[in-house]
Amino acid sequence: MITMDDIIREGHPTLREVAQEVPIPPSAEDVKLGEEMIQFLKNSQDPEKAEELHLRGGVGLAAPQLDISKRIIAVHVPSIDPEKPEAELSTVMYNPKILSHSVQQACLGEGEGCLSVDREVPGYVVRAARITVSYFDKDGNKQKIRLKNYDAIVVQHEIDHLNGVMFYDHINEQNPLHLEDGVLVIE
Ligand SMILES: CNC(=O)c1cccc(C)c1Nc1nc(N2CCN(c3ccccc3Cl)CC2)nc(N2CSC[C@H]2C(=O)NC)n1
Ligand code: NI
Repeated sequence: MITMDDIIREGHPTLREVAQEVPIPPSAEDVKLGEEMIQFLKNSQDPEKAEELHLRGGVGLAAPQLDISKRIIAVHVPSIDPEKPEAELSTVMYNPKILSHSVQQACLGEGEGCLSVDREVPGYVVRAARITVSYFDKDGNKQKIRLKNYDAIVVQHEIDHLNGVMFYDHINEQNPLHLEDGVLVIE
């Protein structure tokens, strides 16, 4: 089971590497890893489990954060509608690729956090508001999905990890809270 002890922190070189594509269909080992990554995210969002296992809450995780330099990400975004308990977006993406993105940009109003960064880094992380992503699922089927707003932000954050990019690389150093006109702020 993945815990915070398995997550490497900023300063570890693997976080700055470009991760390798994985063979498709994913190996049994890579399928198992994906399942463990999703389970970690679910546990991190469960108050009891998170307390018991000392987990920080997350909705996304990338294999390089486990010191595994492979192009695998897991996202588990809970639905905001309590009537619909199932997750809004819950999937493991093998070799994800952003095919296209909107000109429209967006950012999280509260800034971004990262399980590999044990500090608050204030500032807006401006990303594309909508993206089209292709990836392979655990069965080796090629998927193509369109994401917007929070889901799009999370997937861009995790794909950044596959390219050695950290969220704060995007923050305007001169004025972290500067926002260009037209950037959608997601609260
Ligand atoms: C510095 N200010 C902030 O961090 C920040 C501050 C306020 C609000 C937001 C919205 C912020 N920003 C931010 N909050 C999150 N969570 C909110 C809490 N949540 C969660 C926690 C516990 C149980 C269930 C859940 Cl659902 C888990 C997810 N996640 C991300 N990111 C950036 S994209 C990848 C994603 C990620 O999973 N990071 C670990 N950013
Ligand atoms: Ni991160």
